[in-house]
Amino acid sequence: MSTDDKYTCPTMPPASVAVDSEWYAKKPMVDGVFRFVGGERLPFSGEVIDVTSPIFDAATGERAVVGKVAQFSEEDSIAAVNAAAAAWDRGQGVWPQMSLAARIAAIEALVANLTAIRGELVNVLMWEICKNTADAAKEFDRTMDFIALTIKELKADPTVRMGFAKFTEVSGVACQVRRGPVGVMLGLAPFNYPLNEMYAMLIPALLMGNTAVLKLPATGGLVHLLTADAFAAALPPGVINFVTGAGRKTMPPIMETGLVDLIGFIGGTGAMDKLIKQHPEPHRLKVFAQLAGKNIGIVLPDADLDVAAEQCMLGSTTYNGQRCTAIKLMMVHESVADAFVAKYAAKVGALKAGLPWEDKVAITPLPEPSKPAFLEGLIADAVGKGATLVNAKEGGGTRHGALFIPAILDGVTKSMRIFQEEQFGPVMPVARYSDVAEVLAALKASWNGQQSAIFTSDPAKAAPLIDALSSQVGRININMQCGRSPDQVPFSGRRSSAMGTMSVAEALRAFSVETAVTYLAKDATSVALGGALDQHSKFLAPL
Ligand SMILES: NC(=O)C1=CN([C@@H]2O[C@H](COP(=O)(O)OP(=O)(O)OC[C@H]3O[C@@H](n4cnc5c(N)ncnc54)[C@H](OP(=O)(O)O)[C@@H]3O)[C@@H](O)[C@H]2O)C=CC1
Ligand SMILES: O=C(O)[C@H](O)COP(=O)(O)O
Repeated sequence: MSTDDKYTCPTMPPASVAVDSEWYAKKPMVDGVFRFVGGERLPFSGEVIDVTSPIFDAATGERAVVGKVAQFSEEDSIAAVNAAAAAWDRGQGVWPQMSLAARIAAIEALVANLTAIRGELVNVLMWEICKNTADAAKEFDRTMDFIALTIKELKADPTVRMGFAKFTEVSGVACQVRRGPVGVMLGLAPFNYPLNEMYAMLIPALLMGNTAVLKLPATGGLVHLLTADAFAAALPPGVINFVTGAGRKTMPPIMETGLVDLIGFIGGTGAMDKLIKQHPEPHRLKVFAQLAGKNIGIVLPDADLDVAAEQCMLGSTTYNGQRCTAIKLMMVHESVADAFVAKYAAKVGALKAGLPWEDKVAITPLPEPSKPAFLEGLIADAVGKGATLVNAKEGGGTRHGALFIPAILDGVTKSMRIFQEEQFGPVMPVARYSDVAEVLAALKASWNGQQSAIFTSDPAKAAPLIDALSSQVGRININMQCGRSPDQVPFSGRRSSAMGTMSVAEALRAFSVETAVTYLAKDATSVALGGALDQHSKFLAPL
């Protein structure tokens, strides 16, 4: 931060856990110094990385160490993708050749194994990424619910609503459709939903018969290391393999092998672009991507301000604003802006900040070590250009180690970084507008293609915004915050926010290929054969 900046962030003592507290006794120490490749834990000898929590350890005065992981070398990384390719075996491996019913049974066994270690997984989520108790538990439970919904969808219709579930005659051709696998999947997920978002891609991919390499995030990866034995017990060797350590080192060698057929990526746009370019034949790389968001909450003059303030508060502060779907800019009509900001600031000010296991805590330490300084830079830039830090007196923008008190900025304009850049953290910008044309211009100029929220009670005022947004984002929320749930609702996006739709049915489709079996409907021999095929073919077998 330059010395000219008007804003400086006071630093308080870090949020730490005392050695004699009951929670200190629950501090995990995950041993991730192994390679889970080819269905077994293999020994690792190489660079070992300490994984730290944003909670400080009162015994050391440093971030608490909660695990150790292996920094995979180039050879280790290639061995992982080779194992997945061997299990795939150009489509003739045990897993892709298994019946859908058998794969469903294996995933159900996996769920039972994971459920047995639920408590351990939830505890690690709380320590490593500081989700509060309810959110950490919800991450696990929502993931298991997603798996159940996915299996239910497949059982109801194995074509996933493509039609032709049974041989059906069309223009003289009898056709039956099933969905087949694509090949080797490489999965990468962000730190904020490390389990849920990885599984939202992985489970549909596995059910469809793909094999996988999971690149565990450097922050948020510990939870996965605890699942190695659950996978080993449920799936054939090599169907799933882990890669740990920095993606910048491990991903290029994997992509350059050309063995990855399908990439499932949830995270920032920069990494996605790099990964695609590293594939030697990108034309045969199937891409599924959920990327960054800069969702705007638009408050019209006639909005119910209590509802708008409540939903914007939830939308911008839940998990410290570390959601792609967070409301990351509020554009408020000038006639109601004072009243809105007062109500919004009161709600944000009432949130409890603290450690993840404290009762009713909402604001928790930020896991990424560099994030507080990044947020301070955004605030300094905005304040330097004329924005007001509304809740400065209440501690907005102060930090206690990694615990960052939400900073509300008013008077934000498009010249400020916070107007365009994704903060992915607790800085809440409010921009005032006098004419809705300014909102339309901001939407048009934005790289965001994920969501928006409109607050109004007038359909005639909502309609032009809905129409404009209908070709710019994937979801338009009326008088409610932005969000991905419920998981049956399509979660899509445009522009730099998504390539593909992440929800139950759509994910099954994204990780598979429609495969048709046909014969001439008038040919008696084929008709007889067609009627008996499902008793012999595992691919066509009924569930
Ligand atoms: N649309 C959606 O559904 C969601 C989108 N997001 C977006 O994700 C971002 C925050 O998550 P974050 O974890 O920081 O995302 P990142 O993009 O930093 O990381 C995601 C994964 O990509 C890897 N990675 C990052 N850079 C590279 C690189 N240059 N080469 C190879 N691999 C790389 C990371 O590995 P490593 O950890 O080793 O760096 C990690 O495994 C935000 O932009 C957010 O909006 C988040 C959640 C959901
Ligand atoms: O990481 C994210 O932001 C998720 O995709 C959003 O999920 P949620 O809206 O259900 O929290």
